[in-house]
Amino acid sequence: MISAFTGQQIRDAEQPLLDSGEGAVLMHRAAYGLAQVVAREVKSRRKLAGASVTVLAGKGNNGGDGLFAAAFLARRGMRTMAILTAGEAHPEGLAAFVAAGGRQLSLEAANVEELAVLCAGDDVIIDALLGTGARGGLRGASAELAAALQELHPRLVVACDLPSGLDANTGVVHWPVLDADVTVTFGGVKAGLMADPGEGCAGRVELVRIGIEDALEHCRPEIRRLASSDIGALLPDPGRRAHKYSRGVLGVVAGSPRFAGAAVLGVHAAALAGAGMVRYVGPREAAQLVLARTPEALWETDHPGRVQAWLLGSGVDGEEQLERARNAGASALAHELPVVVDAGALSLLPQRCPAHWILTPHAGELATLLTSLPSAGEVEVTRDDVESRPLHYVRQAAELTGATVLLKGATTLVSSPSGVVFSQSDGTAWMATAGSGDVLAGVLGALLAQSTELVRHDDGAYAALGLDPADRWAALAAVAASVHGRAGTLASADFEGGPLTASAIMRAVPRVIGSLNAEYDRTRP
Ligand SMILES: NC(=O)C1=CN([C@@H]2O[C@H](COP(=O)(O)OP(=O)(O)OC[C@H]3O[C@@H](n4cnc5c(N)ncnc54)[C@H](O)[C@@H]3O)[C@@H](O)[C@H]2O)[C@@H](O)CC1
Ligand SMILES: Nc1ncnc2c1ncn2[C@@H]1O[C@H](COP(=O)(O)OP(=O)(O)O)[C@@H](O)[C@H]1O
Ligand SMILES: [K+]
Repeated sequence: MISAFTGQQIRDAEQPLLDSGEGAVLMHRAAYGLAQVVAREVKSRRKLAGASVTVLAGKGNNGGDGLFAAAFLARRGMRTMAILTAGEAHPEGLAAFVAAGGRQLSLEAANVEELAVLCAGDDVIIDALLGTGARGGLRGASAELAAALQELHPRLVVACDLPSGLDANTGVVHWPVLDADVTVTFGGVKAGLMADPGEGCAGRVELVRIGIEDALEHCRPEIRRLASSDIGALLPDPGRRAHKYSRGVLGVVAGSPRFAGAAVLGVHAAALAGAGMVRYVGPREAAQLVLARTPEALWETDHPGRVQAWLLGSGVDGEEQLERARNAGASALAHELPVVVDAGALSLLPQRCPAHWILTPHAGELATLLTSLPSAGEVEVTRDDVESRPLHYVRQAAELTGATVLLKGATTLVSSPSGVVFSQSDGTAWMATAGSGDVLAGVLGALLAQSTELVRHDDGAYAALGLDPADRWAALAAVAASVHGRAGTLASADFEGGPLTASAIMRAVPRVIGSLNAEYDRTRP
């Protein structure tokens, strides 16, 4: 699992070392790690000696890291320039940079365009304007420089600790920000690098150890990300004596005469993700299509047989089907069954949901949900609001509803009602296609049906994550998001990285589960 921390948690972990006079050592390690990554990136493109690098240096320690890193790179034969943006610079960093032969220029309102053009053609730009000490975003000439460079599409941008202008705690972005190809972050991953829109500006994130990692191990992460080994451990294992009922039966109230495809995709995805059986509850027209695609499913009209979990809402439209979803929800509440609440069923929530109800809105649906919640205080929340502050709103929705909330997007965030957050970003932008969310709902439903007992009572893989039982549903939702994202990436790779349909994502699900299981079997302790 990758853990991400707030800026304050990182500073607290650094403090004892700063108090004992080791600040310079920390900075040296950070700068050396940054220089190593920059050198590796440049060398993968051309010869290092003679390559050009410009460091954009603010006045704080982030600028100091950048200047020390540039000094290392100068000694390895790179042509180095520093643009000092604040009229002053980290004194020791600047001294080291100058001693290594670096050239310095000062940014002023009058020379923004000129300096932007001067460095845009460099082999690499290091963004060391602002780090965890930032209050708000870039201002004045620094902001203009970042905006101008963004327009000029530099060859390679490496962000020092985090892209400047990004909030380290939340991923909120104060525009303009210079998008990074790689972010080299120090000591611990900043939470803002694992939530959009911040993650979208950060490129690939590389962690450099500086000696505070043991201290961070005792902190509760702000955000967690499951790695393939965690997912392998959490995926349900049928066991040799399994039969279809022990595997888990999923009931599905999805689709409608108007949106029959949602039922077809949800049911088939659930079958492919390993549900022992799927009971489809819905109108005849939709059921005929469901059974044509998934003859393994059962069609039940209004009194479905026993299930271990429900999937409600994808493509549900019209009073008749809404009523079936309402009834299934009431039965799930009475029997304490876990439920995936998607799309049309998001308007059917009880006063207070249990944590084993997992809501799966996209940003627009979350905005509608929050606007309609009386407990949110009658404020209108827009899709833009959610997209600008997804971490805030996913937590708020989980807290106010009591449910686990999975907010879909390029980075998918899952929050438990207690505020434990998972972030998965395993997909490709080709997954933004109609029906993709229906497939996710089917995968999650199948995992719920198979894992209910395990999540409630497990002393193994879930407990090993150190989560309270109510937070384990969020981990399971993160597993589903990751499997779905990996399936999209794998399916797209089959087409040389080309576009996808929801059906193609779905077909890759068994291969993803198979390979995660195989990897886990090979590497398990
Ligand atoms: N504390 C340490 O010893 C270490 C810190 N490290 C680096 O230090 C960074 C944090 O350094 P600092 O605390 O100096 O903070 P920053 O380097 O982020 O910058 C803070 C400085 O910029 C000014 N500032 C804040 N917001 C601004 C804005 N919106 N526009 C313009 N100026 C603004 C502040 O007045 C302050 O002088 C980390 O991100 C990391 O790169 C690393 O070297 C590792 C060790
Ligand atoms: N840019 C993106 N990159 C990766 N995955 C994405 C991106 N945009 C959307 N997705 C994923 O695609 C799915 C879209 O779901 P949704 O919006 O509900 O679509 P639909 O309602 O058509 O099924 C979600 O799982 C989401 O996380
Ligand atoms: K930075």
